[in-house]
Amino acid sequence: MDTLSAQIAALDWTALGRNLDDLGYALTPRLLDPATCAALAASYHDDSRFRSTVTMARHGYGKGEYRYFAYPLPDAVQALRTALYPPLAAIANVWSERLGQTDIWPMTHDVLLARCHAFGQPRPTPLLLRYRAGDYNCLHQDLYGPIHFPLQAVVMLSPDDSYTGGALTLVENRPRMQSRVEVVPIHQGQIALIPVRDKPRLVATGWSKSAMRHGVSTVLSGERQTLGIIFHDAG
Ligand SMILES: O=C(O)CCC(=O)C(=O)O
Ligand SMILES: [Fe+2]
Repeated sequence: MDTLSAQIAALDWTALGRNLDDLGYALTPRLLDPATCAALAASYHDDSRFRSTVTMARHGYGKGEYRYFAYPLPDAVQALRTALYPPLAAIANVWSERLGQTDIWPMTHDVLLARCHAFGQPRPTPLLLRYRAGDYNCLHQDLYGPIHFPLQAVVMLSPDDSYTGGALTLVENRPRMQSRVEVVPIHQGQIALIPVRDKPRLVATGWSKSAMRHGVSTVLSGERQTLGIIFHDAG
């Protein structure tokens, strides 16, 4: 896991931040090898790893299933959450300033978690999602409580040839303008970095606030599995 953390620290975070600004998302190179992806995907069946399972249709969230990990998180998930956080916190603090928000995000993830846990958000939010033919995930925001760190990560676990359809899609609701859509061309082992709710957008008069939502279009064939990493915990 040390190499994964080192690889994350060594990414071109200036370029990733620029992609987040311009496109609303950023995509890393393939950081997880196929064996690591397959092991994470297979852990879906290990009940002892999870605190709860959500059948999306039951809540009107879409169709398909996801499972929230219990603490302690699997090593790879813990390593990703810890290593991705500091560079994302630097971007989040720039976003806070642009949006005139008072949040100052701590530079390490353990401090953010301590803050969540002290304010009634103790439950782990990283999750595994599984979609089969016909499944989809409606546009949503992963807030989980008053403390919501503004960026999150989605890791593609499935090989490209294991499913069709199932595009990770972002919609940006621009104030007094038409909404913009982006489809994230994510492949196995890549990490998509996406906004949780608010994204600053530069307009003629300065920074304005767009509301972002993400979802997944219908999987047409095969099986698609992702790992979602949300940095705040849940109430
Ligand atoms: O499966 C995906 O690509 C998106 C999953 C998702 O909504 C999330 O990780 O928050
Ligand atoms: Fe989500």
